[in-house]
Amino acid sequence: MIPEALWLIVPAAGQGRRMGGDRPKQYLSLAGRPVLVHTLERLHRAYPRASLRLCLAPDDPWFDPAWVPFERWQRIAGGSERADSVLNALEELANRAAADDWVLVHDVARPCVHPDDLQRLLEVLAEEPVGGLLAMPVADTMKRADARGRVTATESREGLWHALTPQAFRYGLLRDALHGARERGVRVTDEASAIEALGLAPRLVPARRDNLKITHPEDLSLAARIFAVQAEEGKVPGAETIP
Ligand SMILES: Nc1ccn([C@@H]2O[C@H](COP(=O)(O)OP(=O)(O)OP(=O)(O)O)[C@@H](O)[C@H]2O)c(=O)n1
Ligand SMILES: C[C@](O)(CO)[C@H](O)COP(=O)(O)O
Repeated sequence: MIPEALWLIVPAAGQGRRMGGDRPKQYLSLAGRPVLVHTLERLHRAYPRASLRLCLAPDDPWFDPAWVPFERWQRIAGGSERADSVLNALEELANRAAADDWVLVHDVARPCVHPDDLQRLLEVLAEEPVGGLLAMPVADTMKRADARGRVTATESREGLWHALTPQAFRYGLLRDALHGARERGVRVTDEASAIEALGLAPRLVPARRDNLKITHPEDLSLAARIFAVQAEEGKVPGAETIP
């Protein structure tokens, strides 16, 4: 069930340094359209009445507002780190969101997120006071390395999960958590880490393995393959039906 008040935050103010393209990766072409367009469309299909806050670099010359399918949305100035971009969006909501409203944060760089996962995340969280995130158990042997790339240890993978997005928390809790992390100078790479720093335990919601974060050059063609497989499975429109 989709809650009445659902705020979506999409951090899209990154530079895509590891991708190394001629523009930030959210504007690179994937199956004929910018990555950002795919991501926003998947979110809109799952949560059509949500209100979107889209974090963009203040000097972003590539963005086109016509790409946003949401009726209610606002552009937010991104910050220097992902957490700063998200916190800027939370600040903008200060006089609009209630402390108990759900806020769902999803990287623009994850356009392959499946509709089933978007649905299940909210179903599971309906029973959860703290909130949680899509995640998948680590499936490989984990090595620790030194600065020269030599193995120093094999780590247990017992209980290790990959953190994905969306991550969803109540507005008041998430805002306090990210503020707290900033005040203490703690660098957090996702929302859950900030919540954990308060001594709380976010719920891990097992996700499909195809929620790739486009990060490196080869990820674009991988994402195109994932789209094709998902379209064959159904529930996701095929490239030929995309306008
Ligand atoms: N100051 C920042 C940095 C990142 N992001 C967003 O956070 C998400 C995850 O970040 P990442 O994959 O690291 O993207 P980039 O920062 O663009 O990539 P890189 O680290 O390679 O530069 C992306 O959707 C990115 O646009 C953001 O909104 N504001
Ligand atoms: C939030 C995130 O997608 C969880 O895996 C990820 O941490 C964001 O990427 P970054 O490279 O840490 O900015």
